[in-house]
Amino acid sequence: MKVGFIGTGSMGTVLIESFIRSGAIRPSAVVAANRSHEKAVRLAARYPGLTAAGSNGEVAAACDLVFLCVRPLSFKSVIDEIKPYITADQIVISITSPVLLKHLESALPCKVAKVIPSITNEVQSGAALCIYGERMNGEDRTSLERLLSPISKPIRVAESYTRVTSDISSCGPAFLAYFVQKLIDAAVQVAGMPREEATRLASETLLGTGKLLNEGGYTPESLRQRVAVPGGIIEAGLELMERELETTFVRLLQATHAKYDEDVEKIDQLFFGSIID
Ligand SMILES: NC(=O)C1=CN([C@@H]2O[C@H](COP(=O)(O)OP(=O)(O)OC[C@H]3O[C@@H](n4cnc5c(N)ncnc54)[C@H](OP(=O)(O)O)[C@@H]3O)[C@@H](O)[C@H]2O)C=CC1
Ligand SMILES: O=C(O)[C@@H]1CCC=N1
Repeated sequence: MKVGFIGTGSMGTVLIESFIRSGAIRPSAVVAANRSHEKAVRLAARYPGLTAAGSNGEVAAACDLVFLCVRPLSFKSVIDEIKPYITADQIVISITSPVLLKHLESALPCKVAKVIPSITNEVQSGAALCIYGERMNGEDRTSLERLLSPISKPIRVAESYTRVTSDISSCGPAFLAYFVQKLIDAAVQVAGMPREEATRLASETLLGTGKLLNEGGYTPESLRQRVAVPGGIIEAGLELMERELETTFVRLLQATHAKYDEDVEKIDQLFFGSIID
């Protein structure tokens, strides 16, 4: 089986490298193209056997499975370019949320899916959100999830939950990193702690907290209750966060949903020439 990647920027590269390093795909099974060809050539130099294709059409013609790893507004032109090479039994996968199954199914004659990865897949952890078009049969779904398993936990989600699940899974690493960064900044500012030491300590804490929530049998609520004794130091901190951040996370998700709606509208116009429901 040949696996194609169109777009070898940040996320395309994470996927290719993670698949290869985990042993899920051999370099010789990978065909990749990128608008600026040098990026694909650099990958081919790093992974002997990998093919740096000269065009997107070459990827489409050569592969059973094609991951589209370009930015949302580039999808229409990439799809127009590959369509002449695509046949009914191929699988084309969008890794971005605002390109909907209806866009892909209306524009391509093949099986289509969305797989929203996460930077956490770089260390073979985190989720890969799987959203399937109707042409994907049970076997297609199972074999795609088998491919994704070495680098992620494939999780099936309904398309209507794409945004919120991507917020947690794909935007989440950036949001949590922001929180950690602010904690480190405060440690430096308030106590004069060396930044590197604070960073190492905060990273260990994040890892340990993740383990407690994943393997330690805790929920976020039970973990808080377990460590925050009434009238203690942790409780004083939590009370402040509760006051200051009460509406922050709702507004955070409202902001991502608003940007998503804007993108979907632009993509509707690109695919259908007008906005439809
Ligand atoms: N960043 C993340 O954590 C996540 C991103 N995604 C999705 O991944 C997609 C890509 O994001 P990201 O990798 O961060 O973006 P990047 O800008 O890093 O990568 C996009 C790549 O696509 C290439 N490209 C653009 N147009 C074409 C074209 N017509 N043909 C071939 N290649 C093209 C660009 O080439 P050039 O070098 O010429 O600019 C660039 O290398 C987005 O749709 C995003 O929503 C999904 C989950 C997580
Ligand atoms: O398409 C998405 O929802 C993802 C999440 C972060 C960037 N792209």
